[in-house]
Amino acid sequence: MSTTTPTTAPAPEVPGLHLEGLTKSFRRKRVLDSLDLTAWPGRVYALLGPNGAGKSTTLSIALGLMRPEVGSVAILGRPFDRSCLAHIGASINGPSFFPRLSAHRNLAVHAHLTGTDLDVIDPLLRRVGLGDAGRTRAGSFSTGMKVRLALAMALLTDPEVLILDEPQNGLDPQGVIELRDLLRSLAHSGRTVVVSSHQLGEMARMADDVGVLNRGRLAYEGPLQGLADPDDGVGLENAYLALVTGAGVQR
Ligand SMILES: Nc1ncnc2c1ncn2[C@@H]1O[C@H](COP(=O)(O)OP(=O)(O)OP(=O)(O)O)[C@@H](O)[C@H]1O
Repeated sequence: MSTTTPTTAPAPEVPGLHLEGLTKSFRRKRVLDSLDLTAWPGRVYALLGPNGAGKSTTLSIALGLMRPEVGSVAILGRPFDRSCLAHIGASINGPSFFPRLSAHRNLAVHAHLTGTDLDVIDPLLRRVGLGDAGRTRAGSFSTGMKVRLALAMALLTDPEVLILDEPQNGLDPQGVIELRDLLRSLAHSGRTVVVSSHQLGEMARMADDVGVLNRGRLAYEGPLQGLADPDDGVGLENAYLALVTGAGVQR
């Protein structure tokens, strides 16, 4: 994965993603409880939380894949509707593609569906580190290569808002570093990048803002520095544990 030369974006006036008052239950079990979340252009937002806290549910609602009982979603200041999808790139619930088609053909199918120029595919494959594997059947890819293809799918339309559910899963250390550089570069060029993850050390390196989901709401939302010293290797770990165990954060 490679980065492009970043341009400095103007200060944002509207959030890339704004969730307000989301409530969602499954079989009478309340998963989200009046959840508010705000992610800004030009920043990487890390959505953290224990297993089953509702991170994937939150991101699915943000993408219009699931409806909340109550609450609203706005993309770049506009109430969510189909037209918002043109501005969003996403990878959620793991990589999904046609296994018999090459990586290039998979992206070409997606390009036809979204009206995207086919010329972007080869540079994009190089950008995600699949420059030499574009003509290989996606079904034969390693786990990390599938993750890279899923990322390419998410980036195909050059979206302003990027929503990725646990994108580091399956990547080797080099892949994790390249992903970090790529997402930081996208944020630096003005995109809103929202990432859910359990990898606290990596999020401490990558994120500008952090949301810690616990008991259906954000126990913390704000700049990483407001929660932990980014230079303290275990700072985010300690703060996270204090929040999700209810002990509170002492700084
Ligand atoms: N379609 C569904 N039907 C029933 N229950 C669901 C459904 N989707 C999610 N849940 C439940 O909602 C809760 C939150 O799930 P979700 O996958 O959003 O959590 P998560 O924070 O992403 O978890 P993890 O970190 O383990 O991926 C869990 O108890 C899960 O079992």
